[in-house]
Amino acid sequence: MTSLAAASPHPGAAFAARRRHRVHPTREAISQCWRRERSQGRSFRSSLRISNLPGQLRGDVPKNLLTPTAAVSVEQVEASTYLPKGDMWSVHKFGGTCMGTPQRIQNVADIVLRDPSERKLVVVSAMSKVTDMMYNLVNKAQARDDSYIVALDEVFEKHMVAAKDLLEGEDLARFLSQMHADISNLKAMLRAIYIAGHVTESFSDFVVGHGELWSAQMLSFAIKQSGTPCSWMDTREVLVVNPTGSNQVDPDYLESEKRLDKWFARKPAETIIATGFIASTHENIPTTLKRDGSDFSAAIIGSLVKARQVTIWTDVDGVFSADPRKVSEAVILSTLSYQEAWEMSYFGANVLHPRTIIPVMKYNIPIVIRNIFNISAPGTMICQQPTNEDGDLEACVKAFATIDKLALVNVEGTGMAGVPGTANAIFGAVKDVGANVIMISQASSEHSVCFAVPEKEVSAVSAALHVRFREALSAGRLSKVEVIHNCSILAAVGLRMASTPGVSATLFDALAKANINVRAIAQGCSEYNITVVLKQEDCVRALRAAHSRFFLSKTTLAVGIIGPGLIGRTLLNQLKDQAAVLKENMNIDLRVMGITGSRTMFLSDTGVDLTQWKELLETEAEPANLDKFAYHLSENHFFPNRVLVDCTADTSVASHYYDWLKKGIHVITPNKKANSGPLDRYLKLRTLQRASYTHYFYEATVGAGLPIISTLRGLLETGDKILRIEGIFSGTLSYIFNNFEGTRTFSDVVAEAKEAGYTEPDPRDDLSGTDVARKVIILARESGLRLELSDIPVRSLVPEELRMCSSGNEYMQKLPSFDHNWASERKEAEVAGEVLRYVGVVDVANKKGQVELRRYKRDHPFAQLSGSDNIIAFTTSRYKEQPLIVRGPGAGAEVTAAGVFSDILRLASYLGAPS
Ligand SMILES: NC(=O)C1=CN([C@@H]2O[C@H](COP(=O)(O)OP(=O)(O)OC[C@H]3O[C@@H](n4cnc5c(N)ncnc54)[C@H](O)[C@@H]3O)[C@@H](O)[C@H]2O)C=CC1
Ligand SMILES: N[C@@H](CC=O)C(=O)O
Ligand code: NA
Repeated sequence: MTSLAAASPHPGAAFAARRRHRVHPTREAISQCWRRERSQGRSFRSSLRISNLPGQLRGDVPKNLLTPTAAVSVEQVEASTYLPKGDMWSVHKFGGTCMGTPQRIQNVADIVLRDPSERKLVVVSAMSKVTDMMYNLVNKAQARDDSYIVALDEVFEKHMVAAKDLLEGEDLARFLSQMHADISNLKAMLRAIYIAGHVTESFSDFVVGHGELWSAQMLSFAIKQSGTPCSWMDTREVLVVNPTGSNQVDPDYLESEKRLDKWFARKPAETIIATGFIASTHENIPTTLKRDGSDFSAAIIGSLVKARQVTIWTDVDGVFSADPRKVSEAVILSTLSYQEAWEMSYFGANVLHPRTIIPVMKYNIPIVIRNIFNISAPGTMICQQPTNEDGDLEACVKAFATIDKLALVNVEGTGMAGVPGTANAIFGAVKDVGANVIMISQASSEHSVCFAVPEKEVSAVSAALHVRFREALSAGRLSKVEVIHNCSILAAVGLRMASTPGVSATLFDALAKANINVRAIAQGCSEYNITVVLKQEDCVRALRAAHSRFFLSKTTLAVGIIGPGLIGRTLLNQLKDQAAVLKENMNIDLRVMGITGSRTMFLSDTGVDLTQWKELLETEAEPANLDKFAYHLSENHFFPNRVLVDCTADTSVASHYYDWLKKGIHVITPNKKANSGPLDRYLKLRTLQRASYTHYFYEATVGAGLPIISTLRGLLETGDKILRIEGIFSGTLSYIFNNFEGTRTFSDVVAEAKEAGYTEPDPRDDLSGTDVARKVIILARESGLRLELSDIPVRSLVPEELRMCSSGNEYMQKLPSFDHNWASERKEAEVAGEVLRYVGVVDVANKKGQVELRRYKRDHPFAQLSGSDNIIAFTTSRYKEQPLIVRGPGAGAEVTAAGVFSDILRLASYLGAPS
């Protein structure tokens, strides 16, 4: 953690800068509030009095404010005669961590001193851990454990050491003497508790509240030591609350305002240090504001003085768009509306307690959450939302929150529809067991009601429902009371989700694409939040998918690369070179989480360092295991979207696609085996993929990086009718026949094609025509034909004698002995003014395909190619006279890897990255 001093040597400058940024909206918000107050005839008058003070009196000593000004009649002054109010007040609250050590208390003093506001009211918690120490004293005394005496000494010691470090001279002496007096009172009280073996709430509150009394005094003395007048306020004299049941109190604002006014009459001050957490009842019995009490104190006091701002100092930079432990890309929100803040806090985000927001919200007083350890961070301002005209979805959803350890209860049956009182009976039973209903959903058919309760309460709820509905269940009017365990809630929060179409569609789309099943949904008419219930194990992934989808963070895609051969390694290098650009310009974060070859694999939890993937695969690899590889990718909850990229030519790898897609893992490949394999398997794969939100892209299987599959899809999807697809589909064979012109032998040219990376791992796949036949099959099936590879007649260019070679290398070695055959076939064509070209045809009209070596006249487009060019002509209903032609290099490492890469980016774009 950065210390305050290290974070900013000039906190005052940061403050001034902050003021410059904030002063306009803040004042504007307050004057808006005043206008509204005036129009509603509410307690505007006292504020008016202050705001109308002559300029020279503003910032003057408080006694100038103590007499009602001539401009205001006595009736107008109401109760608030002495209490100065309005936007000269800046309220700060410093929690226990901020007050943890003498150095930190000094930092707090410095921050207060540098706040240029005319009046400052600072609410402090006890020094960190002191509240727990105080409760411990009470518990020990009540348990008749006399070690409370030693524990009380420790409390004294802690404060004494801090005070000695922080204060000196008269101030130190006064503080210690007050503490001595307090400690002897506490001793007496704890002794009484010890004897009684019992403690009342007010006794306990009295004891515990001393932590705040001491921290407030210490800070007050520390500020005074710097020469600035400062008073401290025991808020038990001022804040009056009514207990309203277990662990809840309601402030009595009118009474508190009167008491505050009296306090000011006695102690006018410009800088006041007030105790957080503690208050009194009407009968002046000490009490506390319960959980998050100091924040509440600051909010109540802020509303009493109509502060221009309440700043809550803590140890985080502000409110995050999602729990940063689950979404590392979560961002600090610069603003939140009051409603958004309380929605977030309800859903367990580390924001203010909703009751803290209510007092300040009434007067449109902004609350700013800031980090005392990073004062250069502007923090999060919670205020009435400034209207934003952009209308973008991103701004509609401000943040996401989750609640775990829930169970869903589903009450179902035909006897519920149209029967008044069913909901009452269900929730009456839930109330009877004291369970907390977190969310409710009922379809309008009324056949089922489902609701979420904490997992630990569900068995009682289920039992109570079975008892309550025993009769209805046995008569069949209710079919079941079902409990679904291990659920979580994901909530999207944002004020402007209201009336913005597309928000829920985008949310559900993001969840669907991450293969996450939604069990129940709720959205109130306020539309401040959309709540979905899902399996707890999916929750982090869902959160991350939704978060990135609303552009709150990057679209993160976990990538697994199978087969780091020629294409695989070229792709890895392209990914390495382009990763930063994609992150920066396109908001896409591609993480290679693993690389597997046929023997070894390397797995990473955060992403492989692509500058050294080869070394890692050699030195830190483990034995290859494809199931483990896929599991590694899918079990990483930090990456909602995952894709396996198959860069092998292996049939067995291709046979896994179905399972992977089923698990929600997207698949991208240049491997032709799945799409040209057995028809029934292919159809099963495509059916599954079409029915799911999981993508399967394979552009590079035909024409490498050329847009062949996408062109065909475009024609089909726009309603064109494919008649015939004809072309040169093999980069290898194109290269061979483009270059076999009598100057080199046939086997030399084949070796060149292999060397250039155009051939399949075994070049016989190309020379046999099988590779072209596979491409013909892929396009034929894409066009709707149900053909098997064996349905395609193929003219093989592999001599009979070489078909049985045990390897591609052996074939290459023996090939030269057949060169003479090729020389004569080429010569024959040349004499006729023709060239040899190896072509594939998809004859859609006649439902067949064909692969053959043909002769073309020298002026035919197929004769004009060079290098590894493919040329593919689509003859369709719309492109009948002149076919649509795609031409260009159709093989080679760079273009093929780029084709695969662009499929990955297409996937990212489908998943929500900007296109
Ligand atoms: N070379 C080209 O121009 C084009 C190639 N393709 C296709 O790209 C794919 C890859 O081709 P190349 O990189 O040239 O082949 P390659 O032989 O250089 O690389 C394949 C890699 O996959 C690995 N491998 C094989 N079986 C495996 C398994 N079961 N598990 C894990 N790894 C395994 C091999 O060890 C090798 O590292 C092939 O399907 C090919 O048809 C597609 C279009 C163009
Ligand atoms: N070996 C193939 C590579 C592309 O699929 C070819 O030569 O076309
Ligand atoms: Na292609």
